[in-house]
Amino acid sequence: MSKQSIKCVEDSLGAWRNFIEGGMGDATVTRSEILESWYRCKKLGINPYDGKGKDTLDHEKLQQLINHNSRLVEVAKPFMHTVYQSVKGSGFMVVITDKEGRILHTCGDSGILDKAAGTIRFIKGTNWSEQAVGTNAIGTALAINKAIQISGSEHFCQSHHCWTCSGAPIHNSLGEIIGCFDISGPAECVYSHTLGMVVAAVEAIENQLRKEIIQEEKNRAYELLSAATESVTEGLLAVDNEGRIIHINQAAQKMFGLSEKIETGQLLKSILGPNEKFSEMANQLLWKTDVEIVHEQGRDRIHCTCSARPFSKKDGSIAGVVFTLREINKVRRLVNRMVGATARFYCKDIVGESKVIKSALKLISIAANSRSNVLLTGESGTGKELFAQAIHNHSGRSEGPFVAVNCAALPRELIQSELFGYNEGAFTGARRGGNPGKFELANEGTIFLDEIGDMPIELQVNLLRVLQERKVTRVGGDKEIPVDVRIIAATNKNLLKDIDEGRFRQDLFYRLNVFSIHIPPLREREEDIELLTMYLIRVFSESLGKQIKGAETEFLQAIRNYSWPGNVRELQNAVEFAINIAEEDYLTVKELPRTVVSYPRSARTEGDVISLLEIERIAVESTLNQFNGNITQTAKALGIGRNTLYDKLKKLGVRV
Ligand SMILES: Nc1ncnc2c1ncn2[C@@H]1O[C@H](COP(=O)(O)OP(=O)(O)OP(=O)(O)O)[C@@H](O)[C@H]1O
Repeated sequence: MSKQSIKCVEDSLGAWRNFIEGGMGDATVTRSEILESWYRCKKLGINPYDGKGKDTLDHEKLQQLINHNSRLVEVAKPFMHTVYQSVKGSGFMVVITDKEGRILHTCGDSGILDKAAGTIRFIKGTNWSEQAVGTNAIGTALAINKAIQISGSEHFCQSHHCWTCSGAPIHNSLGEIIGCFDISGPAECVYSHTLGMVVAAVEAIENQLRKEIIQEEKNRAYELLSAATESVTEGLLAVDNEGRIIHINQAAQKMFGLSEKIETGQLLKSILGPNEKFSEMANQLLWKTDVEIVHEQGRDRIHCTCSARPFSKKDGSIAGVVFTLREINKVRRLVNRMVGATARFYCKDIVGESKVIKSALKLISIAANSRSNVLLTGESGTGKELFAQAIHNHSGRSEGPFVAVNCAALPRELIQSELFGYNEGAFTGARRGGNPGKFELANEGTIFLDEIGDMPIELQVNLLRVLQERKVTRVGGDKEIPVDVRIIAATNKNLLKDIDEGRFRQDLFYRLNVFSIHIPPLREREEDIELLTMYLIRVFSESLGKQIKGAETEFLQAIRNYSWPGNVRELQNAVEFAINIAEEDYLTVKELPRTVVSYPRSARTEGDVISLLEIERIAVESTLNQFNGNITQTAKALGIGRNTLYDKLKKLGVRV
């Protein structure tokens, strides 16, 4: 130590002594921060001859305090160790405290740690505030909210005079004190750069804390954003100015038929395809409101309105665009559903791997894209309405209504007014204000005329006129109302024969038969039977709240062997029946309706002894017996309508 340094130490000690013994501070020798602190200590009644830490927490309380300050401790620890590495071996120790000055963590050479513990109880859990132990770098830095170095006799308590310490308060992002960082060592090793190290370490800790908080805020904001974007039914999609996805909610994913989770950063066009209109729009980065877009996704077609709102960077340049997508189909479907005019089936709902079904499916797509009338032919229950719905849903009219009319079910005298509507006063009982007919209701959509072969011949001419002129005149009215309707008709009859026999107009037939699709009966596509059965087991098991996993071999064998006069509807009813009464996980032959098991196809084919008509008679009779003559239940079990059943009873000569 130089002579000058020794002189300073002596002066400083003299000043301390004068203050402690005489109560007078000397501002020419003692720094103002120190003097002010001494005055505070005196006022607090601190004993200058003590200085031993007395207020120490027990292990449990200390642990609680560390937990409470865990973020500070975890962030500070690596910095404490880095600082310690540069003072290692020189008798220094590094300490952090909480905002009150209570020591949370220490690191240092074991010799100095022991000395600190043994002489003044400078250990974890001890309170090192000014109030507890007088002027010191920790307590005073916290008291004046400023970094400070305190050496030798600047300490208020004599037992600290052999120490030099440098402390700086640590702040949170709001500027509030949350702790103190301190380096303490022997009094003879006073270096001004030690305080510099402390200040740098505190700055690094504060930066790290800020970063963590910013990251947490970002995470929280992202979670909030996700929750908000997932809580809306609209599709939301944000892309950056390179067309890369920043965010996409589930509704948008669903609209685009994307089943896998989309990672952010992917190029939108790599997901939707480069020629996709929507990708093009995304690249324009312009404000848009309610632009109608049509997106083709495999067999599905999404029709929606899209609004685009660009967002900017700080410098005002466009950072990206947020899109809001509303499915038009959904909105219009909702309205149509309210009036009972929706088609729920798509191509994907048509089960079947047989050649005939596959080629019928191809025809559906062609028919969907054409404006021509369609005639669907096939036995009852083969799926004509299902096909009609799929054609509608895959056509450009999918957002419009799908109105189904069963011509066989309408009373003859009402057909005219049901189809074409009526004006007020058209007949007794006519509604005030009149009523639109099915053609008007199907405007901009599709009308499905089921069982067209049952349309009375005298009314066929009216229908023909509508098909030719695309206008209807309500019963009791004289105004022609234009209608834009696509017609899909269906029949299970041989219309050519009906034409020959004068029951169906030839000109109407040719108008309807522009595009004809024949749906073969189930017995002609045996490979579909098992597939349909397994599909129906899944569907009914779920809708009836059962846990049926499949069917036993014998069950499937019986199903394959039966001729299914009622086609898919009959199969559907048989499976529903079986699932209803099933008690085990797998359907057994016991659960099949009696008709299916009693009249296998072999009975029909053996030497052609039993005719199809006979089989039909047996099936009808035995089902009638099974349901005690109840027509509704029998028709349901056979998979045919009540009217068809009445026709059959008449034809087969069966009495109820
Ligand atoms: N390939 C198939 N895949 C799935 N379900 C089918 C299939 N074919 C028919 N169905 C179902 O069978 C039932 C009968 O079909 P649909 O009502 O379309 O027959 P239809 O030929 O119009 O009958 P009808 O001539 O008696 O009016 C419906 O519930 C339908 O969903």
